[in-house]
Amino acid sequence: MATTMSVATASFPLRRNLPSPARNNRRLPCRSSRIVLASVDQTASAQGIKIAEGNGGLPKVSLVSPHGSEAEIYLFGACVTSWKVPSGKDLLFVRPDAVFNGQKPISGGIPHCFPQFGPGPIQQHGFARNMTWSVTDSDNIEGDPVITLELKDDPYSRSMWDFRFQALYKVRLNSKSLSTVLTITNMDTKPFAFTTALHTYFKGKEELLGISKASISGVSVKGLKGCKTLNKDPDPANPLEGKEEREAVTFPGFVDCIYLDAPEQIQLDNGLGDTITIQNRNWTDAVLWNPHLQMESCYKDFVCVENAKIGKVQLEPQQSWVAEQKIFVG
Ligand SMILES: O=P(O)(O)OC[C@H]1O[C@H](O)[C@H](O)[C@@H](O)[C@@H]1O
Repeated sequence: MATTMSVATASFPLRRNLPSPARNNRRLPCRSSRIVLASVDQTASAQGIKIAEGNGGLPKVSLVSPHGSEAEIYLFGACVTSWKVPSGKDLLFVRPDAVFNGQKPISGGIPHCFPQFGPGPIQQHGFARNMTWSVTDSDNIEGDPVITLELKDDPYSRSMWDFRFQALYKVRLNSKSLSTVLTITNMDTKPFAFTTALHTYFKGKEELLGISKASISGVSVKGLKGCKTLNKDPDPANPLEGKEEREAVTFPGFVDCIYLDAPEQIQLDNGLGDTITIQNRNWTDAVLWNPHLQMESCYKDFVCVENAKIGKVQLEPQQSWVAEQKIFVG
């Protein structure tokens, strides 16, 4: 069993002594976010796409498909915080302790882990979830709103990982699915290596008229049987090797496990009557995480099913790595 850690103590290095949009947001929340909004408004002018101030005054992109599905993405961390299917049900989960202050990663939705899936030499899960991305393009393809966000190195990232890179994150909302394409390009003159993940938090409980339905006890993940596993419990830095023997993985206690060479499609039964298919191309690995009593106030309400790249990706100068994820119901 893993050791107990309170939610509030999970910490991330602040951006001390370094100029950054997030630090500016903290000083001048309203003015700073208005400047960002004005500069991104034109880029995000495609049908079904809006930029507005979200929680904490942070800029947020809203995608609305003509068939009634909706998604929200914060530029801070390029974090998708909401994905509502046409019935209005949000299938993602944002933790109650999540903060929107541009200082700490948003705990919930789909945070990025880049250039490290932790633990490792730099901050846990890397800095991409802790920086403000910009909008580079917006489009409408067959009625689907599509937005592309970009992250480049800056003095903050280079203080931890001294490489020039570009990350492009394309998010497309369809009536039935949410698709993302992540492209990492080496913009440096020397090779670099990274690990990465999309740390997706799926809701495992629904509040309806103040009444909670189901919980983590009804959640299961299928499709991982036969995979080689690296169990991060009890020591994330020294995972234990094993093999998954179960058809359906459930969450009766603490779970923190890597699945190597996972299939391109796995299914999550969220215990609320939805089967969510999680498809990927080139992510290769998967991670399941539920903190159990480490997060006593909310562990029953979510599970993380993550597409990941655990073995290091090596990129020569100008080379790119591309991985796609598509999540859909049914
Ligand atoms: O608290 P965070 O830094 O967001 O990480 C939360 C969790 O992410 C992943 O699922 C890892 O496998 C876990 O070891 C880690 O505890």
